[in-house]
Amino acid sequence: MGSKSVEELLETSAEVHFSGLHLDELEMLNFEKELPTTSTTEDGHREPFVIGVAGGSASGKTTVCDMIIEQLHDQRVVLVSQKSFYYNLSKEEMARVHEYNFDHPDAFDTEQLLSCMEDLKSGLAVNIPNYDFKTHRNILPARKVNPSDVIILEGILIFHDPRVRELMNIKIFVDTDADIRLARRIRRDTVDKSRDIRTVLDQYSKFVKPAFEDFILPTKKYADIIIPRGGDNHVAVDLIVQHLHTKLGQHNLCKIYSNLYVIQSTFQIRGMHTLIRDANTTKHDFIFYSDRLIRLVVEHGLGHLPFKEKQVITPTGSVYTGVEFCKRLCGISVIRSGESMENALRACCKGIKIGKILIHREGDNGQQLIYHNLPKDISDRHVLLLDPILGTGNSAVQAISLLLQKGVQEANIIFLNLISAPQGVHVVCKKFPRIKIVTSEIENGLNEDFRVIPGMGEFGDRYFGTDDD
Ligand SMILES: Nc1ncnc2c1ncn2[C@@H]1O[C@H](COP(=O)(O)OP(=O)(O)O)[C@@H](O)[C@H]1O
Ligand SMILES: Nc1ccn([C@@H]2O[C@H](COP(=O)(O)O)[C@@H](O)[C@H]2O)c(=O)n1
Ligand SMILES: [Mg+2]
Repeated sequence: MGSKSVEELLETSAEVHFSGLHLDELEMLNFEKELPTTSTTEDGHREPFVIGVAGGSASGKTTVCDMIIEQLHDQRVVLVSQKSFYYNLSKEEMARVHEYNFDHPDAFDTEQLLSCMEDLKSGLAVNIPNYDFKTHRNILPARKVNPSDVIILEGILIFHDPRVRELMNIKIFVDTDADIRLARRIRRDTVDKSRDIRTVLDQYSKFVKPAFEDFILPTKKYADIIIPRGGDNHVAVDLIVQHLHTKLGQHNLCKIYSNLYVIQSTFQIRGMHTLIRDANTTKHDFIFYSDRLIRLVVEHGLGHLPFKEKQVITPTGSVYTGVEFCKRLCGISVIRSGESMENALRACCKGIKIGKILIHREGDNGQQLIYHNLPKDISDRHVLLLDPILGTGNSAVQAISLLLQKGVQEANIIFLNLISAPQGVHVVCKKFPRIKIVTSEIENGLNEDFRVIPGMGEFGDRYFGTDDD
């Protein structure tokens, strides 16, 4: 407990510390690792996004979950607590309740928790047991929980069983000092649960503290994100919510169009987007980070090309069975911004043919003139269409229509861009359901001038330096 009294600790922990918060206080493990996203089941039902929140007793798990739920107000969110799945105590166990270890993994009915979570993930409503802390048994009625877009599963030991961890799309560990956790627990158990302080302290030293060290702390390594100081860490919670908003926003459009591929958001990718969207970013940095993002989009797009099995002999004389990608490829850039993507494509596909399309809006009647220079045999090729921004979708429709006129198969077109407005996605995906769109972020929308927002300004001007005064 150190030199602070329980009362002092309670005082300190109750303050909200706005000053001195730094982004680096949100510890992000596996920073480069792509957080897995949700998938569509065979019957076309989109699985909910599952967030796991673990941490010691009274670390602030419920508080952090409430903050996330409040900020995700536009989503259907359900909170499931591991505490609801405590086994009921038998009469014998009840008689010796002070010897019962509620902090051991075996205290939970993990099979029932798994079954409820699997049902919820498959879109079914479930009955969650209603656990009573006074009788240490479930009471009726159970809580009926309807399927939702997001499930938050919280509890001290939810990272302990690998099968439960597997259900989660993102894992958060709330990391609060032991003395603060003890102080909060004393207050909660004595005030809210009317337990006497001696019992609380006995339970803590006999079970809660050892179990934290033996079972809970070792699961911290599974977390994608560690939040120091729980609910006090508004910066961390805001960042997490921003990240979730991005993933869930994309999630919705991807629900509608199976030919839309948004590369999985990571904090690394969001960091690069933050830089290229910042109006104060220098031209040099704008080019550098755009190039990095473009390279990611291009690599991702190439992953959608057909391939066939190929065997090679390695220098050890062994056979390696791999794959060979389709060779009949070409890139088509939409002048001028699309030209910024050519280098990345050349760097990935040595000697690739690159053609160009110029789309020019003539007057305000929506008529567009198209000049083009395309490979003669384009109809036999897979086409990677390059344009960093998909806004209204008008230029994309013109460009794709021209490719189709030239005999390119719709299914052989992959449209690569950095950002896409939902309006453009709707237009292109509806009109050309067989092409694939690969993008790195979905925007909020278009403004009254049909510019993508939040956007990044005139991409071509910023990239080629023609916006200098
Ligand atoms: N940042 C905070 N400052 C002060 N009290 C807090 C803070 N976070 C949580 N608490 C209080 O501490 C207790 C435990 O928090 P809770 O979020 O329920 O933890 P957990 O769900 O991890 O057990 C609750 O009574 C809560 O009101
Ligand atoms: N009948 C029970 C069941 C559980 N506990 C304690 O609850 C703690 C977990 O809940 P948190 O909200 O703190 O995460 C756990 O540490 C158990 O000791 C209990 O006291 N009585
Ligand atoms: Mg709780």
